[in-house]
Amino acid sequence: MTEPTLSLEALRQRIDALDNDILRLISERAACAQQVAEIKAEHEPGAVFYRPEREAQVLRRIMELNQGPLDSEEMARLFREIMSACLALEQPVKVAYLGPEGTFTQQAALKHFGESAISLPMAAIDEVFREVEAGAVNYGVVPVENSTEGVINHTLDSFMDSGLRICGEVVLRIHHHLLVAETTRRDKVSRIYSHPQSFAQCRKWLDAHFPQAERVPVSSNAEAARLVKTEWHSAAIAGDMAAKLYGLAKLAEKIEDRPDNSTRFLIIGNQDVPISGEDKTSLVVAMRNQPGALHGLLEPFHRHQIDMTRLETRPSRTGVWNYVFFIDFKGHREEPRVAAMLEEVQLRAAEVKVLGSYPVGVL
Ligand SMILES: C=C(O[C@@H]1C=C(C(=O)O)C=C[C@H]1O)C(=O)O
Repeated sequence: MTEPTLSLEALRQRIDALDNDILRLISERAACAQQVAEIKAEHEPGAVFYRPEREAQVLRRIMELNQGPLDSEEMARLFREIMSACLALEQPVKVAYLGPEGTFTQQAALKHFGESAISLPMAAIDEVFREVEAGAVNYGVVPVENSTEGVINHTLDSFMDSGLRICGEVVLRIHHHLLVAETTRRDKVSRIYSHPQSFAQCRKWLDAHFPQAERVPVSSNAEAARLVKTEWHSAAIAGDMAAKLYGLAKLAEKIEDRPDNSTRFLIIGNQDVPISGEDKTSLVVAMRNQPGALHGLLEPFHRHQIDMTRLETRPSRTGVWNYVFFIDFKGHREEPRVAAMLEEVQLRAAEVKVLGSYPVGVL
């Protein structure tokens, strides 16, 4: 009986000693980050302390070095928080996101910037753009596409009128839950609130399990969660953040029809992000309405062997051009092969706007 107790005691002592080391090392790291900030401030007044490409490199390196037993993503999340705290020491990053509080966009913002960032909810996507343009916040986070439901047109359209750049992307696995107030019984649920996108993502599950319940679309999942807090006959479809924020119980977990359901969010700001080593570029291209225009646009991508990851068409709202294409591809605008391709595309298009080159989402 004494043996295990002794070794348990010994292990706890070892953990305490390790914690001392971790504490010392994190403090040393934070002091280094502070010095980096001092050097930046000295060399360029008004400098941006946050460096997306450097953060991506730090996280990728940690994931490569990690040998377990924690898995690499878990380890990167811990380092994400260490970096976030180090950065906040100098200047907490202020981030506007498509609110209200408790939405997946807030979850994406905190996943990308860490919990030390200050996140501010905005009522609409164009308000997020405006807040960043006005300089009231450093960055904005907006959803751009969902793997089940497709592109979010509001976000693409906002880029057409904006001079902001894309500084990063973050992909979030979207898990929806059926949430109720603590006293609500399953057989009493006659109404379900959610955002139309979430209804669409859970349609089959709802048809199978709650065919009779009235489905009421609202402006966000978080709003749905807020409503059911006081309605004993209603349920909401929303994510973990909203469940926690409103203290709701889960009647059913992960009810999305597709297990790989995920949403991609963009980080928007005023920065041109240098090469991180694994980057993506987003463009808006306006073409004249003439035969072979689309082929002419795509051909240089093919010839320079550039991997296009997305192509969206949007109606042009200016009337001058007939098509506007949103294109994402792998590579950074400063890589010679990409620069050569862009030059050729520029010759063929009516207008090309590079929305940004940025690190491929790490977490
Ligand atoms: C320390 C720096 O500044 C910030 C803090 C970082 C960190 O804690 O590792 C990384 C990038 C920047 O967001 C830096 O540029 O190296």
